[in-house]
Amino acid sequence: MTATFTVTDPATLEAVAEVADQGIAEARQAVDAATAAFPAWSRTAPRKRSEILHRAFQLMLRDRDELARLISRENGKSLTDAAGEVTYAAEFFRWFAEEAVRPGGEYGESPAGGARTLVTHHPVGVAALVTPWNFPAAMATRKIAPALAAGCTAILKPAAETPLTALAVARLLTEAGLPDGVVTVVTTTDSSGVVGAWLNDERVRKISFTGSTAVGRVLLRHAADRVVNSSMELGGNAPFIVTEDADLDAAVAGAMIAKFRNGGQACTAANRFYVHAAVADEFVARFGARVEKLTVGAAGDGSDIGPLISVAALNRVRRTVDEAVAAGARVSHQAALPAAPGHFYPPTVLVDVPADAAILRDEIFGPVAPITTWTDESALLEQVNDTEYGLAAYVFAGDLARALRLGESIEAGMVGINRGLVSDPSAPFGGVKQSGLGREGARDGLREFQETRYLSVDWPV
Ligand SMILES: NC(=O)C1=CN([C@@H]2O[C@H](COP(=O)(O)OP(=O)(O)OC[C@H]3O[C@@H](n4cnc5c(N)ncnc54)[C@H](OP(=O)(O)O)[C@@H]3O)[C@@H](O)[C@H]2O)C=CC1
Ligand SMILES: O=C(O)CCCC(=O)O
Repeated sequence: MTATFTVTDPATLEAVAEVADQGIAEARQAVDAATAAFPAWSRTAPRKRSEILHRAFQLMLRDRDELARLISRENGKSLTDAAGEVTYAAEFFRWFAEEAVRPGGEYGESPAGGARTLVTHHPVGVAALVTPWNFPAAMATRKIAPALAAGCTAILKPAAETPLTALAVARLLTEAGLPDGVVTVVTTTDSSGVVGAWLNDERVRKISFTGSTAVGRVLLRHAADRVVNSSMELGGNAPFIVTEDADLDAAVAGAMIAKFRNGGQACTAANRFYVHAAVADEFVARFGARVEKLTVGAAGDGSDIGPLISVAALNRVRRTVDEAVAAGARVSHQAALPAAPGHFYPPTVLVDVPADAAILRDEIFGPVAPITTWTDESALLEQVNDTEYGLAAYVFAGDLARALRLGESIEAGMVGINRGLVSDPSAPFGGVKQSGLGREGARDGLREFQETRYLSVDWPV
């Protein structure tokens, strides 16, 4: 009998489905299928690849409500967040449908004369994609779409918490006309066994991973053995800065999105708030009032905020807040908790957070907003940049020139200026420092799945 594992709704703790628990044999079969499909897919005309991606975009939107319910069931996020994620996820299919027909290339003349250079971009080959549970649709399409646009075939391992959405996306791709073997999803509880088998397999030429920095380091070490082309979207510790001349209504609205999108379970989530001392009380009062009104519960109840993904995540967030409070922080505002069995943590605002508190260093991955104050801009920037992470940051300032200067001084791959959302399929999503390598989305996302080659052509003068 085939082994299975249970997918559980983190809001109700009910079993949602049993899914095949695949192992190393199935991981190899997926590579067999991707390898067999590669020659034909990589030679398929860009226009045809583009049309399949475009159909996948339309099919995702057709099934938006059903997919949103599925995401909410296995991940717990609110239906509003889930529906937003489906639209966001579908947009990667549309964006890369449009990029597929623009593979680019250059024709140059050698400065010394005597040679012409023809630069072209080729699919890197079979691509292993490893995705997390927090955006089970968007993280899958953000990798699958550029891989297919580039002409790669793909093998995808979703997180064990949320395999159902990835399977649904794969079914839509089949309906859109994707040939057999071009994308195979492997569901497993043995992530290190399956991904390890892929990294050991000489037919696999690419690894694209989204998840924690700790696992990213492990995969990079493993990828080094065969020098596998690697893209890594890893953890973050996003600062959210408010200056004394900021529009506070806009700052509060931005903070609600940057902190509570997906219940705070996003690598881009605002992790630490730096509010100018002159406006801190007002900001905390307005922000706190909004936070207290957030409804927490199962998606089916129409709640704003769902549960954390697991009991381990709940315990980690509880511990992080308890340690901050023990170090001197104070809970200024908190939403109510539902009387329900799920892994719920109440949206919480912490003030008087000491500058050296661990909560300002570690990724919270939950609905907790620690707020500190500042007065001196250079000391602020020192604190903000004193982290191994460099993914996202947010700046709210009235003076745009100052906002831009601050934005460029922050060591982060993405900075939201007077807005609490940086994610956009047309922008190069990714981090600096230990937040990752490479970019997803934009033209850059396509390049991650291509290898640049050139022909140097003798050109007698
Ligand atoms: N930057 C980001 O986008 C994300 C960051 N995180 C951060 O990481 C923390 C932990 O979350 P978590 O889900 O455990 O993130 P992980 O990094 O552990 O998981 C991400 C993906 O990697 C897989 N994975 C885990 N371990 C290995 C391994 N040794 N070899 C190969 N694949 C592996 C997981 O599969 P499986 O779960 O089935 O083992 C999942 O598919 C969060 O609290 C958050 O701080 C988490 C998710 C996304
Ligand atoms: O947290 C993540 O892993 C992905 C970030 C979501 C986004 O693209 O906005």
